[in-house]
Amino acid sequence: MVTDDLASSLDVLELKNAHIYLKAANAVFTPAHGFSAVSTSVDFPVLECVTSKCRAVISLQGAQVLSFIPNGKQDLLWLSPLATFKTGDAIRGGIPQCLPWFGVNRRQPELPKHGVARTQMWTLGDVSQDADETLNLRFVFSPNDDDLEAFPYPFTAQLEVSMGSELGLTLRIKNEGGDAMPLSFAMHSYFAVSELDAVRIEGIAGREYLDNCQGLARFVQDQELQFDAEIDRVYEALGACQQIHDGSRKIKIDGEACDTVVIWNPGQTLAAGLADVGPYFRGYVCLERGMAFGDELELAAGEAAQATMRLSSN
Ligand SMILES: O=P(O)(O)OC[C@H]1O[C@H](O)[C@H](O)[C@@H](O)[C@@H]1O
Repeated sequence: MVTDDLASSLDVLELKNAHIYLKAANAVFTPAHGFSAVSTSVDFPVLECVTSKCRAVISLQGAQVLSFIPNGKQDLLWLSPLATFKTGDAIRGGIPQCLPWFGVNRRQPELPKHGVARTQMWTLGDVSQDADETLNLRFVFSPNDDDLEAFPYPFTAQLEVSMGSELGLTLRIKNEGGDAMPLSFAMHSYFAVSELDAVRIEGIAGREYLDNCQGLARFVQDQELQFDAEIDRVYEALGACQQIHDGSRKIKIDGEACDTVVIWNPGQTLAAGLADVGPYFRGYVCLERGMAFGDELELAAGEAAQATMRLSSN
């Protein structure tokens, strides 16, 4: 059904210098960037968007951007060569949308990690193009009955993906129920890097963080962050702009109303136990933007939260 909706929306598109290809469920799919030799079968539809400025791949499951390649540049995003594309399983890489809670749900730890939206189908609600040929796709999600049984707060989520020479993501979550709703979320970007050992993150120096490898104990980032073991750090109320320096390449992460920054790489030992990462952990750094931990929100009945994140590279 999602495929039918999508196909009918795509029929009426009048795009200038842009194409959206729909790869139907079960089609063979070749992820972008360095792993072009890996082709894999996907259980759900995937969109490939080719514009005058970029190429992007987006999965309908999770509204997950899997690849974003601005013209003349490398893919900003990492997608694991061991990723699986099975209905209901998290896809390792790209930008998972973690909501309506991030990480372990602190009130009900037995609930699925990172919320219910990253492993379910979203619907393509709208397609538009700006005068400068930036392509905008809007995806929508609402929880099913099982989700509402576990988390009894009706809500809707919308994600607008703007593809120009930079990638913009605007996430809007609205409390559709009558009770106040607890909300935490993150846009969980996996960035492709070439030399993990030499990666430097600009924009966190001197800031406090919670170390998720040490029971969320609080420390100050007084030294350069080294990716020489598992790193899992939460910087609350940081906001602003971060830059990932990977050799001469700089990836810039900017945003509004997504003030929590989480930096994660599993390191060799943890990665060895992650079936969809294994030896490839050196290929990425996660720098996630959202509202979580001390930045968690409470939405009043009918209230919405909106956050924007922009990604670009030199
Ligand atoms: O393996 P996943 O459920 O996708 O989670 C991957 C990672 O996400 C975030 O970065 C968390 O801070 C980490 O603690 C977690 O390991």
